[in-house]
Amino acid sequence: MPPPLLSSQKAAILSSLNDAQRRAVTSDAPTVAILAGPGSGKTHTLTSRVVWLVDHVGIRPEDVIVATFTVKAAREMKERIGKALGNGREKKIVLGNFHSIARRYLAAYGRHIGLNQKFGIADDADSRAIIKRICNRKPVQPDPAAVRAWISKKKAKGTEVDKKNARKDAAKNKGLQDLEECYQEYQSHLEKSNLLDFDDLLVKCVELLQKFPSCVSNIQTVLIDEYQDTNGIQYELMKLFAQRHKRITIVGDPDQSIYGWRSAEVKNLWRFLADFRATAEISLEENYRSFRSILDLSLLVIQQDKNRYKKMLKPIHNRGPRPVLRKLKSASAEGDWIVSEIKRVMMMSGGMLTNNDVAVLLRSASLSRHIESALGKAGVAYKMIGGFKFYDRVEIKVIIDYLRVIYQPENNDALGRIMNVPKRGIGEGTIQKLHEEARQASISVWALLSKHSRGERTAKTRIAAPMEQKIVTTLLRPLDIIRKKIGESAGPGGTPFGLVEVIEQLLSSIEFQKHMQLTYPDDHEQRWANVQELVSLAADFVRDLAQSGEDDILPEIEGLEQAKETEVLPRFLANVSLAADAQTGDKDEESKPVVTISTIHAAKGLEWPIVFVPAVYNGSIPHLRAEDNDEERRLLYVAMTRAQNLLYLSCPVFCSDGKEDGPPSRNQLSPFIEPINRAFANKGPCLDRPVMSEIAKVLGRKLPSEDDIFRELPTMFSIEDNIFPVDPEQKQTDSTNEAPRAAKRPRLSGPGHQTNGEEIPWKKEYVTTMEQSTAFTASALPGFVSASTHQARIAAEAAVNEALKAAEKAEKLKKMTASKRPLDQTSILGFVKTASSSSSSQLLPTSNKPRAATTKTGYSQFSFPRSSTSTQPKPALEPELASHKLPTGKAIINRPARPAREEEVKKKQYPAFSSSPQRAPPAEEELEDVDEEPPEPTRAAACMHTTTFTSLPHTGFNRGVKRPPGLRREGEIAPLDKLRKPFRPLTMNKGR
Ligand SMILES: Nc1ncnc2c1ncn2[C@@H]1O[C@H](COP(=O)(O)OP(=O)(O)OP(=O)(O)O)[C@@H](O)[C@H]1O
Repeated sequence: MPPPLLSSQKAAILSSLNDAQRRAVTSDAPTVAILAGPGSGKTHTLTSRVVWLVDHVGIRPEDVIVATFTVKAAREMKERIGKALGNGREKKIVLGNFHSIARRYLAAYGRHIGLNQKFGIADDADSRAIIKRICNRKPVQPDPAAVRAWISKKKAKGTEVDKKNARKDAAKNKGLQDLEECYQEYQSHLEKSNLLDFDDLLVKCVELLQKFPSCVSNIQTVLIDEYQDTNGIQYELMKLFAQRHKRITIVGDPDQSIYGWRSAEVKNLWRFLADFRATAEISLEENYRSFRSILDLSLLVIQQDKNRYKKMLKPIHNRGPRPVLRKLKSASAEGDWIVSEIKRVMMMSGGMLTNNDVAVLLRSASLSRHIESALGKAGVAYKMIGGFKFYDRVEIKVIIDYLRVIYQPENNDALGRIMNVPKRGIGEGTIQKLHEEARQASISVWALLSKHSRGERTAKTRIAAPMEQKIVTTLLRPLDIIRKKIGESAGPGGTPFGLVEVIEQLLSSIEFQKHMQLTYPDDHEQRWANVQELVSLAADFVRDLAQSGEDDILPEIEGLEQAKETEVLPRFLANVSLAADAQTGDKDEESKPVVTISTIHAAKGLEWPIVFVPAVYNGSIPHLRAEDNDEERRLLYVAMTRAQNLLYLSCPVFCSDGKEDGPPSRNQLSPFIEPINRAFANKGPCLDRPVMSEIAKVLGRKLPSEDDIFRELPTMFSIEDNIFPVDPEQKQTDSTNEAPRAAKRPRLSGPGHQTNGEEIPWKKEYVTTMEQSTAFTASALPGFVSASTHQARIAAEAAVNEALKAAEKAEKLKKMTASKRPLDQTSILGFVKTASSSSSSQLLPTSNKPRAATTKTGYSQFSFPRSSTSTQPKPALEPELASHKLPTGKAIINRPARPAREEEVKKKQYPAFSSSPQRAPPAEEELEDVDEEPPEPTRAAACMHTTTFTSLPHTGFNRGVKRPPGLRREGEIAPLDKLRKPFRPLTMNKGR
């Protein structure tokens, strides 16, 4: 038992926690369930509990198991715990995802259940290939993907369920028997090749711990992160890990259960509460991550699921800008809009936000094409998570396969894949024949080839001798040499031949660089750089292993012999297989800010200040082939709740569906968004000072001064999200019976947009350099003008600004007293929309009109696009007009509440222009915000004025303003708060 913690140490652990978190961290209960919504600090609490248990309760780090869902999460947690514990003690904790923990136990004790200690891991590609071959041999060939899913599901369910279902299954139809046969063949193939697939790691570990409980007799406590995504077998494993002392802490959020396809079971939650009746349930209710408006809308999405486990979620931050639902004409326009919005946010933050703060979260990786293309064109650096990973790159996979064969020559699949890489003139047919012959002889392909090379060919031999000879000389021999060297180096007095040497010798003996040059003439350099990266990763791995020394080894259990993993190569290979879900490779990643593109699945547990969720249409989310719509909804919820400050959803109105001719088909808005679509803003928020200051506050960053920000803004920079029409179908509307609208502003580039009123075919791709140039020249900026026009404009603006300064003061005073400002007046954009006439000239402000957009510093960029002194043919104004949407009469006529609201607005303008605190909007107002989209802002009186309180009640601007305490009446619950109130707090819906 370590000495009791000093009160200062104790305080250090607890200081960053709120009351509920503190209760969870310090709970004495043997089983603790921390169930809470996103951003409530579940992971933070779990990490702190580990530190508490080690430092305060006195549990040895090596007696603690912490299981996470992904390798990435495990790494992050280890780092966090390491910082808090110090002295490298975190290394002794058995911490990892379920698969890696299981592998450690199997490597140490697997031989007790008859496992060959040299087992390898069959990754997804391996198991797919094996199952495909098995299916191909069947007279009626089943779908390999379906067979694989069935096998995986069967294993994931766990042994208890398996036994229960055995009888039921046996009675089922012939189809099931076929599946069962495939399963048996698959398992026997894995056994012969001494491979375990990912599911087997868990299944075998369960078997081990059931038969030899003493393996985990030292374990005092088990902690599980992202519990909602555990499946049946993981649940069993968790119980087996903790079988001695039955001390378990789980943290999770049923609303974030998104791995149903991996057999994750939300049911596991009530199973846990039923199995451990004395569990202390602790809910964390404060959300530390997101602005209130983001949470409100996310809750409106998840609350559509009536069967969910209801929890309270209270935002601690202010409202912030309203999340955006942006409609674009096509997927490529969507990509371009995302880029333009990223640039706008970066510029308006004056460098406070960087590309690192942005994530684009996709329902499926295949949606990334247009986003990547738009980012690429604009020169915006990005990285992919959950898409194409380092270890999935062709050149890396080949090398890994070679290493697998070096370690385990009996790995037929890996051998099959490398047989003709580099090209050796060996076709698929030859490889198939070798596999078949080896299968019939019940030996591995390697053994078969070795036998033949010794001249032991038989009548059954199907491959021509010269062909075999070629395989032996170009493949088997070089690999044998390497194997021999590894063996010798392990013996006494052997020459050291480490992992890096193995890879280097391999690369030279198969002339891999030459192969790259011949096979990939266009990008062989990049591919070779990847190979070099693998070499340095291997070097890092060896170094880390040397540093961690004995830390990685499980503690000795008396009476139970443990195998020591001395070989580096198998550990490296296991690491590669298990790291499949962690992005590796980009060394630049940390130094250069990059936008993250990720699947929603891979974004779990992460957060970003700015989040884009494109393609929110039916068929994308919920996905066309999704079986469980509730899970799809949860996915959207997970995506939305990753956002801290700015959340953008977008939807291309038309989809390409690969058709060359004919009209494009229409996308329907996601059914999860459709009922609440009016609660979103229809374009990006005004990023004025109050909004940016609020973001700075939440992120704990320093916002540059206005002077600094505006100094960096390019001339003619558009401070509004107005490059793309808010209604992408305006063209069609125009052609019916409405008055003609002004031509739209030339867009950045790309298809799907209009230039001078003429529509570019929306499917057109970026083919010419000229078209592409718009993405990297100044003309890419909205409202681009020539240098001479620009100079003239600056001079005119300077003169005007001087006059304005005086007029502005008087105007402000007038506005404050007269309250004549039209409804919804907030943004600079609205300024040009004040007039409701269809005449464009009326919509242009005259130069002597006072403009609040002119800052006290006199920067006039804001007014450039609409300056009447411009000789430019209305460059920046047209899109405004095109997207102009006046508050309709309908809203006023149909809603008697409107006039009242007008009154209210008038009243509320007051505090906005005074130094007194802003009044809290009444509860009804909040509900209206959600029910109905507020009309477009009509005038930009205040948003850029530094001395003006710019928040108005029913627009995006007041989101950043904290409600002064005490303004809401005692006990009054705003409608949205009512929605947040749990229906049955901490009561499981066990009927699911
Ligand atoms: N008591 C606290 N005080 C201040 N910030 C906190 C507190 N607890 C957590 N946070 C912060 O809140 C954010 C979210 O925390 P964390 O990632 O632990 O939440 P989570 O519940 O695991 O989220 P999710 O389920 O969405 O992954 C982090 O930035 C974290 O630092």
